[in-house]
Amino acid sequence: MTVLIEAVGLHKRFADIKAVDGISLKVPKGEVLGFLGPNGAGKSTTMKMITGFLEPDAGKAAICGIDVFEEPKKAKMLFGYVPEGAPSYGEMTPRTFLSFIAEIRGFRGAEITSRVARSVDRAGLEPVLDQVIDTLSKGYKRRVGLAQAILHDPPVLIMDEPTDGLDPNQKHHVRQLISEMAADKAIIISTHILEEVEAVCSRAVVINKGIIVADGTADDLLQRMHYHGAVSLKVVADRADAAIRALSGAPVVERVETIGKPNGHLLLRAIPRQKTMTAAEIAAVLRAQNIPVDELYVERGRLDDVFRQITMPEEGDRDA
Ligand SMILES: Nc1ncnc2c1ncn2[C@@H]1O[C@H](COP(=O)(O)OP(=O)(O)OP(=O)(O)O)[C@@H](O)[C@H]1O
Repeated sequence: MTVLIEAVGLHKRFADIKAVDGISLKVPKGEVLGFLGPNGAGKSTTMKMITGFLEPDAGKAAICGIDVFEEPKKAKMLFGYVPEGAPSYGEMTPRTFLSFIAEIRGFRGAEITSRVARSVDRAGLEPVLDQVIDTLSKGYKRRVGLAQAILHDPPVLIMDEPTDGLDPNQKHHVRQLISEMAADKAIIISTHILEEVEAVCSRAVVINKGIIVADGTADDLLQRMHYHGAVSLKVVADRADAAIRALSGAPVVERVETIGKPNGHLLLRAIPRQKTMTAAEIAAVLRAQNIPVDELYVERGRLDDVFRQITMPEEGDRDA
């Protein structure tokens, strides 16, 4: 495993606010890490420290083994950073801005033209290439930020909400681009969009109040839901008591919850004693009692609920 991004014990305080309170992580080549957390959790502050744009109170960060504070110039050649919001130099056009960035990154002559052309193509910027950046839509401004980050084809990409402000087609396009680039890079994206985590991230790290509160694949996180693997079913109301009795007596079922009463029916959820309970087992229990079932499905859980459960445990139903 080649670790391309490493943060060790990052801390940052702004007056009384502990924005980041001891974050360590390693991201190997080939991984797209989704950085999640509620507003103010410390995501942007962490990313700014990993990229050397903000000095930590304690801790260090390295890109491809190069310390971002000890050797900032060398480290900056090795990553692309999409910061929050719009790019600076808003009075330039994407063409002049990207040429300028290419020059800063040390490219010359025809190399500048070809680098700019390639990143313009990948970020889908052709329609606005000669329009002043300040006058672009939010989505196109994000794309300019993305184009400058990938211009030098760095092994590491750090993107702060890269799809913020994009329409659904643009979001899809950027996610596809991230997935295409993923194999030979280490990528961190911060996002509030949980479907994005499932779509592009091989790992998700959730932070809250400056510390890491969960770290795993999207599936790992889903398994933290207390009803992950539960079986939900719909029975006619006049057989509901019989269904609840039959299910409560089944050895695979820990308990049965009533989750709704849509017209003439009862929606039940059977919570498994062990994660291995199957829909077939539940169907068999009811069939043995001749109780007809209208719908029956295994709950996977929603990442939104997991997120709330992890970051607002007092509100959710935490058991993980
Ligand atoms: N320059 C600053 N001066 C003072 N406080 C700051 C500064 N930058 C960040 N903070 C505070 O640090 C905390 C973490 O902010 P940060 O921007 O890292 O959160 P975030 O997780 O990126 O939030 P969001 O999802 O809203 O972008 C917040 O309470 C924020 O108000």
